[in-house]
Amino acid sequence: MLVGFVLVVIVISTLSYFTISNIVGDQSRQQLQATSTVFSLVEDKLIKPMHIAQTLARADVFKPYMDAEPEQIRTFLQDMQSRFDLMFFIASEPLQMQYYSDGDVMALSEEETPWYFRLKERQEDFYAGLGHEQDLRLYMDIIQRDENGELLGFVGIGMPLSGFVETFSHYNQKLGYDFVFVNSDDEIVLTSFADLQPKGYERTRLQSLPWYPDWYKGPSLTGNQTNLVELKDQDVLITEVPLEVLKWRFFIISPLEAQRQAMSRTFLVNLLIMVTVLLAILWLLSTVIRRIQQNVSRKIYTDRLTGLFNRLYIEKTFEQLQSEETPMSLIMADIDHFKQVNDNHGHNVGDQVIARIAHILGECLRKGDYLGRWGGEEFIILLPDTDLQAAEQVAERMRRSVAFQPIFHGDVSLDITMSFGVTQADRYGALVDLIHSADKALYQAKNEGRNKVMTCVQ
Ligand SMILES: Nc1nc2c(ncn2[C@@H]2O[C@H](COP(=O)(O)OP(=O)(O)OP(=O)(O)O)[C@@H](O)[C@H]2O)c(=O)[nH]1
Repeated sequence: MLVGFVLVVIVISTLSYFTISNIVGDQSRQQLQATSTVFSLVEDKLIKPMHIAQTLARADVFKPYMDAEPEQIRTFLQDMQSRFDLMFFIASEPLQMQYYSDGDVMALSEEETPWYFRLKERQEDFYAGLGHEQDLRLYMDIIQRDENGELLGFVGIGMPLSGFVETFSHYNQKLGYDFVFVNSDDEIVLTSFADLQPKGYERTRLQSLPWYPDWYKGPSLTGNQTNLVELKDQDVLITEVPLEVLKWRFFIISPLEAQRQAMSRTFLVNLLIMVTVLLAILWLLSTVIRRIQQNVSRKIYTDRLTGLFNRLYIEKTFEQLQSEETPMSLIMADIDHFKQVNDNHGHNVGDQVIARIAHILGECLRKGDYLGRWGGEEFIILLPDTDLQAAEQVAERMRRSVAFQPIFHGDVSLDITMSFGVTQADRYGALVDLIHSADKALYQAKNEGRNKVMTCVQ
């Protein structure tokens, strides 16, 4: 029992450990899935094009065209576009013109190209920012200078934002997450929220978002923090991830309800496994215990020589039948002149005869009768629901069976007979009294020449 208890405790502890690990693992997996999805998107759609543009610019591929003939510039840019599948541009200081690989051309002016004059004043060599067209583009601008450090203009690429919006809504449907990207000026440049999309010159600032004051808990050392806030009556977890190469940051917004549902799903699956394993263990334990009990009681209650019930079992059964108030009769049976069998053929043959008799007697009984070995060559039979007359008939049947079935020892036939004493149980009588009556009848049978059935009423 103690072993079973210890086993159940070990199983519960182990499965609880795995359940918790699974839940934590699931949560981390979801978080990682969202982050890695964003990273691969950023890598594919932003970093790769940025590296292409930077590498080309650093290799001075654009420089010969900074003050070339317009036709040459156009041909060069078209060639670049078809090679890299990106839209390139050159904004030339000497020509005061901007050329696009899709064929657009415009003069540089404070009204038409304000970004150019703004970036000229800045110190950075590289800048990633949004344009202001109807169809918004993300531009990566790389400064170009001659060998004396004089400004030649800007070159770079422009990528339409429509692709990002589609990808974001796809991820949002698939994972339930929202994304917000902000540039170094804390302006929202890319997002899955339709109402926060930048339009023309309009930009939403991170600090103006309703959740920001609750979310911001001060500067973090890693530039990476996750806090719980309420957004549109929902608890959401917002994680900030820095995007160093672009000097941007992005925020992953995950509704807690979705996570809770995922967690309860994991919990329920684990609980089901736990209950199933526990039930299996309990079933196994109870089967083992039952088998052990059966084994033990078989040993305690069985006579080894004959396989019949022993005295202990008969006593127990008698008490049980009596407590159920079942009327019954009792037969005592004894092999006649058994001493001679032993003397003439040896003790082993005597044993074989006892075993054989047990079998013959058993064949004369109903299923609900109890046949036991009382000791030596003496047998006892409890017959529930049987009156004296019927019991006498059973005894007679047994007597005949024994007398008429020869028992062989080698070629020698042993003529075995038995004497029977039959009595009927008084409802409240003790077993000793009943046996005493049966013994009296048996004694009489022996006295009257053996191989007889005698009855005795208590
Ligand atoms: N082989 C064998 N002999 C046993 C066993 N138990 C008792 N006996 C023998 O059975 C014999 C019984 O002898 P008695 O009590 O004198 O009775 P009997 O010879 O059967 O004569 P009656 O009962 O008067 O007909 C004894 O010799 C016991 O030793 C046993 O388990 N195996």
